[in-house]
Amino acid sequence: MAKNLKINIKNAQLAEALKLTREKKPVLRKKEEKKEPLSVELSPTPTVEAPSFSSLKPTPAEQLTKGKPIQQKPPVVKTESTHSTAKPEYRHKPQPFRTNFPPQHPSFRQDTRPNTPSSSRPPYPARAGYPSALKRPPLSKDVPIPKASDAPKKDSFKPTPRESEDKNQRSKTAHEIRPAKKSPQKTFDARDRKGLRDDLDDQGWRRRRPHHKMRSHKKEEVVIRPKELKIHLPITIKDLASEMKLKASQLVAKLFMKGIMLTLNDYLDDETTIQLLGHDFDCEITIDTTEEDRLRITDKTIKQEIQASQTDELIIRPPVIAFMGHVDHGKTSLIDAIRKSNIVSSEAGDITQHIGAFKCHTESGDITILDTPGHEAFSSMRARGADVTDIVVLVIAGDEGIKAQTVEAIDQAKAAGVPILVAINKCDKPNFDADNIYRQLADKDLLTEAWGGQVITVNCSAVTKQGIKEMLEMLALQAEVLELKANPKSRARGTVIESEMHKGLGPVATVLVQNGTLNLGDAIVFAQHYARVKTMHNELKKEITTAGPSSPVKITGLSGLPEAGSEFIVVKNEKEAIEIAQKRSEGQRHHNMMQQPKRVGLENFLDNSVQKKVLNLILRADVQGSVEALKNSLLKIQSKKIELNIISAAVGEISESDVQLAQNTKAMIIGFHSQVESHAENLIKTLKVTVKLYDIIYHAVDEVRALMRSMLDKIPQENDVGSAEVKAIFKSSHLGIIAGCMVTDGTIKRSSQLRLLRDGQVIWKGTMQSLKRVKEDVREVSKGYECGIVLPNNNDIKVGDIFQAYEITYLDQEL
Ligand SMILES: Nc1nc2c(ncn2[C@@H]2O[C@H](COP(=O)(O)OP(=O)(O)OP(=O)(O)O)[C@@H](O)[C@H]2O)c(=O)[nH]1
Repeated sequence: MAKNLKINIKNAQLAEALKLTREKKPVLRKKEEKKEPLSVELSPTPTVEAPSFSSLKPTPAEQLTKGKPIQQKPPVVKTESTHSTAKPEYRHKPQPFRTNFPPQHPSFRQDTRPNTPSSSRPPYPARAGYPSALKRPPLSKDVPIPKASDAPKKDSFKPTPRESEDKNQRSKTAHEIRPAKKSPQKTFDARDRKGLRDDLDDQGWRRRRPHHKMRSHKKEEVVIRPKELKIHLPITIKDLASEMKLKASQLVAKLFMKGIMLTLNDYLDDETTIQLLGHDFDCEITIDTTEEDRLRITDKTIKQEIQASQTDELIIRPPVIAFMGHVDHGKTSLIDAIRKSNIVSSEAGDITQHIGAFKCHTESGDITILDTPGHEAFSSMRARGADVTDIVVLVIAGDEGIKAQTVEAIDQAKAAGVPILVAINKCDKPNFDADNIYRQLADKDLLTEAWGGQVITVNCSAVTKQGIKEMLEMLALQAEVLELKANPKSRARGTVIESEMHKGLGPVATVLVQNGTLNLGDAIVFAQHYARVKTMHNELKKEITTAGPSSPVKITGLSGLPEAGSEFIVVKNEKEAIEIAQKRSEGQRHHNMMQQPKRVGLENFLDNSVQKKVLNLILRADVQGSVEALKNSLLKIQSKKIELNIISAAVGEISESDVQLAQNTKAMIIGFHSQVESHAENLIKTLKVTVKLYDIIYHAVDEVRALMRSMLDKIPQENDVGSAEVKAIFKSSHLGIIAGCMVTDGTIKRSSQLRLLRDGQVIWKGTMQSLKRVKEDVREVSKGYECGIVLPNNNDIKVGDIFQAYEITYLDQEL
């Protein structure tokens, strides 16, 4: 009895102690109490033990889930009898009280957060296997408060670590807790072991993540944009934006608004566009052209340079004369007659294939002659010929009159502002009619002297040499009138007439010196090539060391093949020549990149959607001008169905690498005045590459055109050959349905294609299985005869149906 009393007193003391700790709580969480005074956790009763005991009996919430009615019974605190059954319910072994629970324990930190409303938190953290404290029925007034005597025995009541922790918390205010985190007291835990702890961890707080709002407080950089700018052209949008201290996207957007669609890496080369763009962003952009000026070497034309020379330095130079006119009107023959040499016989197809330039010493004085080809394919070369010439000799065959290329030559001469002298050739011929030529010339606004105009005409014959002397005199007279002068003391300048790849010498160019004197060893800049004149030869293949104005010379020592028509100029030394040539080719590369189509527009897309066939070609010719002429002629072949793709066009013989390239690209090689290298012949046979060699340009063009046509799909055409009407239907166990027909038109052949028509509609098409006359198989049945037609797998034949026999022929498509 005394023992029981002792236990009761001890329990009462324990209950009192618990009550005391509970009583502190209202002080700690005063505000929260106001919100929810009847919160379970605020219960002053020592229901702290309830989770452990209530787990023995289902809570009302659990009853609900089990479909049982909720009994509003207070949790019955059971003692020894329930204790034994309650024990297995613990997932975690009850731990003894730990008063010095480390402050950095996660649960500690969580529960001591001052901002967390305690009313929203369960007083005991929910654990698996434990019914949540919040699920317990709210306490009501009639719920009897368990007495101290109802409390479990001391040995049966062992709070979990969480419970003891909670008690610790509740025994302190928030203010009391915080300093505890800063407590230097440390425990060694897993974070220490893994080296994850830093100073902030020691304080018990996690490092804060940088907040976006924090960033906005960052001080913005002030960008000072230039008001004036000097740039080089071309410039990419990206670079221009960086110079202007702008985002490239801003420039792209601005250009887009102007209707120019470009991307960051696209080049801008238009001065006005760039300046307008600068204006939009309040920036004055000027284009720095110093580098371009340096690369251009000089702004002056050859004529301006001559005019700028001292008068005493100038000398009279020979006129440069171009012979132009229609094919076979006798240009080469006339030139031949002048220099008394026979060029004609060595020319393939008896037409001049490429430009020739030479100096002639005549009784009337020296003249430089450009023998420009007369064929239509060389119009571009002719145009260049007209550009460098002082006088054009327009050769018209007196028996034929003005032809298409004569008109073209007139136009080019007029465009170049070059005076024309008309040589009416073939005056030895019986049907020579000079008056007809005068009339035709008058129609072209060239009024001859004979008709009271200014245009000088000479009736001549290359065969009889009649009128040649007179023609030379007239040319000398004309040159005198023109006062053709040059400064032999200045640096040499002129034009490339022709260039070719020589096997031993490498690139060779025929150049016409127009001003100054070209010396052996001079450093020259062509468009993107340079040279140090290694050798120099005149028209008689004589090696020379200097070439004065109006001298055509062949030079070697070139870095590459300059294009015919490009200008050359002598510079200080080879180093400068190399540098300028390299910079120019860089610029050209940029230019080419800019020329490339940027995007596929809708138009292009629609065009490309129709798949075109492609004929790949590799062109090789003896000289640059011929390559160009051949290329231009081929590219003139127009077709919407097939595309001509010239993979490579160069000077030289057809090499092994050309054959290899042709094989890789499925191309055909065309050689014009070119040969196949001996060791490439075997490869051609092995790789079965098609190589065609031509000496006459229009033969090459015609064959390529024919090849293009042959590549196009043939168009099938149905030609009717006969028809027959079905008069009766027979059934055969062996053949099926036999159509008994009468041939009403033409002939029905066994090999013919058939159409079966019913009421004017084609209901079947194909070849017949057999054609019979009586019981015999026959090849054909003519009009007026009866026949039997058996169709394969088609028994749908009726009396009155019509058979139409036709043959298919395949036609070439037009380009
Ligand atoms: N009867 C006669 N025949 C001439 C005369 N001049 C040229 N021929 C002939 O005309 C043909 C063409 O002469 P070319 O000198 O090759 O004519 P071309 O204008 O140079 O021709 P291309 O080189 O193709 O432009 C040749 O057969 C010449 O013999 C002439 O004055 N009288």
